[in-house]
Amino acid sequence: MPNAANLPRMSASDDTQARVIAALSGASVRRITTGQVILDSIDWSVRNGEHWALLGANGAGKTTILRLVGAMMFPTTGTVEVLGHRLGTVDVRELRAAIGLVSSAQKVPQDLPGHTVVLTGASGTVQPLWKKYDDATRERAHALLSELDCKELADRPYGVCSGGQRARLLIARALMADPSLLLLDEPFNALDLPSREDLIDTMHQLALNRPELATITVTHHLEELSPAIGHAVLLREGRVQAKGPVEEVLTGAGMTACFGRPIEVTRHEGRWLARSGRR
Ligand SMILES: Nc1ncnc2c1ncn2[C@@H]1O[C@H](COP(=O)(O)OP(=O)(O)OP(=O)(O)O)[C@@H](O)[C@H]1O
Repeated sequence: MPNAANLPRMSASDDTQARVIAALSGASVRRITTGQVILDSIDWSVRNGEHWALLGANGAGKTTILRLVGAMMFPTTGTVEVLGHRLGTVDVRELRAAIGLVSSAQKVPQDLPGHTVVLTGASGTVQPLWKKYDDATRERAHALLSELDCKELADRPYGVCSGGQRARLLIARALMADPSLLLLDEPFNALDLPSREDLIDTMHQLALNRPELATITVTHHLEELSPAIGHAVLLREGRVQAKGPVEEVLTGAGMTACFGRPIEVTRHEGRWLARSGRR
């Protein structure tokens, strides 16, 4: 199974540093051809056990940040460190294998049964590599299907699974590598209300069961944040507008400044509601 411990570590000389899972320092991304600034000098760090929401208007740069943290691209300037390794000094394929990624853009063969989809997380491949999966690995995939509350999907082809079921399979798949960091790009996209609520409950439970796991969730809707989300980043036009504990960041004033129109924010029993008036 892939393991970030196989990679040479560049830092983590004391306990404080060791708790940093991802750190961006002055990280900018520019398009070489047009010079368009996609991300502008981002400073941000994520520690173990923290659950972050990444919010901002369409095109603000959320997915690009996730791609940097997921070691899928490099910053044009500045630095990105993930799991103690600086991008550009390490084999990104090994690093990627130690990061859980859940995105609807992932390619998954439609005919693969749920259990096999989860197994492919152990090899980090699109197609199953059967020789790589021993009995313990197969059993682990079953255990993750149970943890994600979708045991009944073990034999169901991915192509016939609903959006909510696919999200659960992709999260279970991402957890096969036992990552310290789980990245979720709009995991609630296109889910109906009951499926969304059930998945929010599952994410909350996951956070409780795995106190060391750090997560970053890209979303458009405050209503999708589980009570486990304790931190948020607001992005606007490639810049960090605000970041920190949700109580400080997810305010009406903060959201209004981020989205450029009046937004009221309320919170009830750990869940959020945002309402926007006219400009
Ligand atoms: N490969 C690329 N080539 C050209 N432009 C890109 C590329 N990737 C991102 N961009 C541009 O960078 C900006 C940020 O894109 P990104 O996908 O990170 O935003 P986002 O906040 O995730 O948006 P959305 O909410 O619509 O998914 C956009 O203007 C986008 O068009």
